[in-house]
Amino acid sequence: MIEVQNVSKGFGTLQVLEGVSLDIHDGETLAIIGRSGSGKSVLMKHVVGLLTPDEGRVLVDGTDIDTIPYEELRRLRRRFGVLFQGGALFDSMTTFENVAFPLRYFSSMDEGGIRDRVQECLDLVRLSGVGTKNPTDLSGGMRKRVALARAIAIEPEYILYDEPTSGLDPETSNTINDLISHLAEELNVTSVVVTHDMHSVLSIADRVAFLHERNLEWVGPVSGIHDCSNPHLNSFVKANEYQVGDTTPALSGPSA
Ligand SMILES: Nc1ncnc2c1ncn2[C@@H]1O[C@H](COP(=O)(O)OP(=O)(O)OP(=O)(O)O)[C@@H](O)[C@H]1O
Repeated sequence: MIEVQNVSKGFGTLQVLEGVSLDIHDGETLAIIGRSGSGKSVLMKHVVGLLTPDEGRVLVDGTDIDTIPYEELRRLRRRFGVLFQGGALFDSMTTFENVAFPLRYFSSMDEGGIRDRVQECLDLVRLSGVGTKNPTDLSGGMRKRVALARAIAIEPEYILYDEPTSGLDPETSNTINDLISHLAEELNVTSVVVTHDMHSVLSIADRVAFLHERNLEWVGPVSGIHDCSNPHLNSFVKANEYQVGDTTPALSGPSA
């Protein structure tokens, strides 16, 4: 279990998070939503120890990740797979080498083991056969899937997704959403998805955390986002409905 306790973070004069507390339960898929710039990625980076809070702390299974020695943090990071916004693939390496990278860095697997595991991960994201290609030769959706294969290579307990469907067409977004759900079920991982794509939220999330103006204003089951009493969340959801059009059944909630 991950516990974000009273976390505040600012950069210079910009206060991004103020006293944010959030529990992330084992096995769930939690979506962190909010307007652009509301601090979703900053919150996610605290969860994996890539940012240190100014105040507050983050506990993973009871361990404060900001106070542990580097070697322990490295071991702990091995339990996380992160799909960064934009994929963050190494363009100079083949797809195979990109997926093999965390295995070489974090594990002591031999070449045969690495080859088998990379193939397994590429199969899981339905990309068998592209191992020799460079990421630059792949479509945006395929690059996201390669990044996903890399994120799962070390068999993480937690997968953090930063805007997994941004920049993708609706059909490719659905493929990514299906994969996220499939991985959550198949590998029984805990998933944290930072997104403003409400289709994604409605199709994959168990619970939703809504960030607004430095605070976590609402946390609850995905079924509650259409009839909650938080005015900021209501207008966020409505704005998304307006953007995609009200003919989309998945977004036509009871309060629409
Ligand atoms: N390392 C940093 N240094 C300075 N400012 C930062 C840093 N990281 C984030 N910020 C600022 O913090 C604010 C929140 O950024 P963040 O990326 O978390 O937003 P977000 O909610 O994920 O937005 P988006 O949906 O557009 O990706 C932004 O104003 C951003 O410029």
